[in-house]
Amino acid sequence: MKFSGEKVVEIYEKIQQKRPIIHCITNAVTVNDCANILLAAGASPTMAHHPCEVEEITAGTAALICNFGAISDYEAMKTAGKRAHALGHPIVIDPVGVSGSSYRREKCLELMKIIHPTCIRGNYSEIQALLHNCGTVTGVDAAEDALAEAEETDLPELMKQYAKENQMILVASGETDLITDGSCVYRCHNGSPMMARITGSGCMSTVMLGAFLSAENSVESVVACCAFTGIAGELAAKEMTAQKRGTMTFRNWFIDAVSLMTPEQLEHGTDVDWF
Ligand SMILES: Nc1ncnc2c1ncn2[C@@H]1O[C@H](COP(=O)(O)OP(=O)(O)O)[C@@H](O)[C@H]1O
Ligand SMILES: Cc1ncsc1CCOP(=O)(O)O
Ligand SMILES: [Mg+2]
Repeated sequence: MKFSGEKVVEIYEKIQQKRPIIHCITNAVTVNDCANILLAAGASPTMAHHPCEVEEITAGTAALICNFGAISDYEAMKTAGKRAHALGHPIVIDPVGVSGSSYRREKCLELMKIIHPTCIRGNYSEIQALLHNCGTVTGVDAAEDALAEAEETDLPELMKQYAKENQMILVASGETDLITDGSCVYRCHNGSPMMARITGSGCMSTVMLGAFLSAENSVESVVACCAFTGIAGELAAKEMTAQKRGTMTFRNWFIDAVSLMTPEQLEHGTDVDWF
């Protein structure tokens, strides 16, 4: 069955009205892009990570992001996460690099139990590493054969069970994003291979999940965010090809596409089905 682009527009418009502040405890590599993409989408970023202030800061925001590329800020994630959970704020974890570091994986699994995230979004390799509690690649990018491995192990079904058991929404991103809350599995076909050629497209999609979930806390909102991010990637890639430009231009045009997004582009561009 198809997922309607009108739902993407509806939630996007709620973000424009609410202008939610999103608290991001995130990594130094992509922090600036994460702040800019939130502004482009109509939200407001705050990137505080000192353990002595995160509790107060998170209390004044609409959602919390914990990105494991910032593993040195683990204590801050725990403190902020406990407060955000107590206040009922949406919490999103990005398990950056858990497929390459058993320490990071252990900490991520521990944090999940303590702060009860609303959603976890990682690439195929990171999500599989969490599901099986074992590493597959050493870097932060998905393995080349992650898709084939996902098909072999019936990743959608495994994700569905895991999401149900842990009462959370799971997203495995890649050529096709898989999204589940344990009842059904959505497949988002939006996006461009160019997105995997820059660092930060995953981190940026994670902070956008904070904005979407603060506008509406539902699995449909997560699906809408994946479609939105993918459509921005498609628009930027089209422009890049037409003008024969490189990956850094793509990064800028991706953020531009978010800031210039129209309801028509969302309605016509959304390409999601579910089963
Ligand atoms: N080959 C691809 N085709 C289309 N979209 C892609 C592709 N690879 C990644 N994306 C998109 O890029 C974003 C980041 O995904 P991914 O690269 O898997 O995460 P990460 O950057 O965390 O490794 C997601 O929106 C995803 O849909
Ligand atoms: C390269 C790198 N190393 C630690 S965090 C990080 C950024 C990862 O960003 P993304 O997962 O969005 O590509
Ligand atoms: Mg990532």
